Amino acid sequence: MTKPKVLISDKMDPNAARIFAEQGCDVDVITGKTPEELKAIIGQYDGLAIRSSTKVTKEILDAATNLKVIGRAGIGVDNVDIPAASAQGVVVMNTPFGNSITTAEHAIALMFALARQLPEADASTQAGKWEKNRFMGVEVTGKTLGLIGAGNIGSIVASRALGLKMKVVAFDPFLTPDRAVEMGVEKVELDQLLARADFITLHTPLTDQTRNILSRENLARTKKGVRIINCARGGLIDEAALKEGLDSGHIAGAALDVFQTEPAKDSPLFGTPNFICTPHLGASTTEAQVNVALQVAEQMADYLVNGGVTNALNMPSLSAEEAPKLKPYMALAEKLGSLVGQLTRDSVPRISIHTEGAATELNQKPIVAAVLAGFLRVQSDTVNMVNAPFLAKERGLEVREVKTEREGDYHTLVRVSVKTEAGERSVAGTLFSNAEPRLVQLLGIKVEAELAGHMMYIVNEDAPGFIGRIGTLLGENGINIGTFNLGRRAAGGEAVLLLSVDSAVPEAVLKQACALPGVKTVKALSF
Ligand SMILES: NC(=O)C1=CN([C@@H]2O[C@H](COP(=O)(O)OP(=O)(O)OC[C@H]3O[C@@H](n4cnc5c(N)ncnc54)[C@H](O)[C@@H]3O)[C@@H](O)[C@H]2O)C=CC1
Ligand SMILES: O=C(O)C(=O)COP(=O)(O)O
Repeated sequence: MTKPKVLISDKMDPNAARIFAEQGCDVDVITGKTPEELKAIIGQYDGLAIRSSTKVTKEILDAATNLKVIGRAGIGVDNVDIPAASAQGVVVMNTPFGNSITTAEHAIALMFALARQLPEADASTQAGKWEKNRFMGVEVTGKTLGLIGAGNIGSIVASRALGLKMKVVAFDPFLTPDRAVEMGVEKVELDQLLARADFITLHTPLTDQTRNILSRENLARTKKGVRIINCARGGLIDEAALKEGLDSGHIAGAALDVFQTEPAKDSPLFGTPNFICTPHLGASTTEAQVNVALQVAEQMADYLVNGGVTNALNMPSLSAEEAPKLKPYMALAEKLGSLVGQLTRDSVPRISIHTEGAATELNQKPIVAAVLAGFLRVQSDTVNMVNAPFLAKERGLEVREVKTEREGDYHTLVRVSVKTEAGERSVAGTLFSNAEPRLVQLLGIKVEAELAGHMMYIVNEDAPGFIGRIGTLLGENGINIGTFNLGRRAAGGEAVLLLSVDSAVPEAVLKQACALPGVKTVKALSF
């Protein structure tokens, strides 16, 4: 097997390259490429490991014809076009916890730097001015910290701020009242936060909902003398309005680690009194960089070498515990989806995935994604579990999930049904010995077949002599039969034959099979 090839395109701790190599990947470290240069080389790689500098645009993805996974050694993925990656079947993963303590500590450091004007005091003292009367700070004890975004980083900031005897109010629409109590913060609406906070710190991702959350209007609603810290993303604050607020004295100080445009080499904010900034250093500690480098390389290599999925943003994760149990179900689900896809020529407005018995205890998302991947692959061979749910939505395919916890005839069952113009068509399968996928029902007829390799599907009238005739036909054409699976509705009624064959059945032989007496349908299948 050829080794997967990975490109590390941003500066990353050397542990990442070491882990990739140890896990069986070829790795190149090429940083500082322009988008054009990256476009020219990206086609060779199966994996791309990045931080915040590389912008993975649709244009780059279009050139990334072999890419399977993008790994972000860090948290924010606003530099990756995730819908485009999903459409292309590329998994996008991040390392959601590796740098959160470090970033929270940077926010606290900037809060103190603002409270005591540390950078200005340092510059003035080192310039020999000894301006003891110029720098009058404020205490943080007893002050109110307004937290916008109370996720991983926000909650660490809150715990540190509570330790500093601050009061913490938090605005986060997804923060539950119980979690707020557990964190020791008061959950408030944004307007209340703006009106009450002495310090405001931002910890949300950059999304369409959070972009410009500290807009000109919202900055005007803040308490006079507020100090603002942003260690999240540049687009969260209106930088021009921030500058005006600092100039007018309404805002007593602002500390930015992140800017609307990065690298920020020129900004109207530079030189403004009470404005301090760092060049996107939130995650830059030795500890955090080792954490994220090790984690991203382990996750990406696990995906490229073993198919394991951790911390993916565009497909369900498979934990180490779940993976062994789910993998045979995903194989079964994909085969059933594929079988339905191959048997159905009409347009399908709806697909239903029904689990029964033991299958209901598992995470259903990977099972559903595998059914969709199998089903849609008939239409396009670039479909995989990542882009299948996305493509289904794009094509207006309604996806239904049903669970029946009690066991039926089998201890575990996955049934896939599609609605077509001709009515509902359904196939079902189980796992033998909890590991081997087997088809057990085909369009309402009981069968028992392994779905593998080249197969032939034949519907015929159940009459003596047919099996001999089909065997002779295939034999005369040099096609060897591997397995033979028969099912029928009732004696003398409609029968279904599923044959596994050692080679693909040529079109001409399919036609001859179709012409045999009593044959209604013949199809070549492959799995
Ligand atoms: N400066 C730096 O070097 C670093 C910056 N970051 C940034 O920090 C961000 C936050 O990271 P985590 O806390 O780990 O993410 P997280 O996902 O754990 O937390 C984000 C929180 O924002 C909340 N949120 C989402 N939409 C919101 C809205 N409209 N209004 C208010 N809250 C909203 C979410 O409910 C969630 O609780 C990252 O997305 C990244 O952009 C992360 C690491 C380093
Ligand atoms: O993890 C994040 O979201 C960060 O912003 C860190 O960015 P960086 O890896 O230091 O370029």
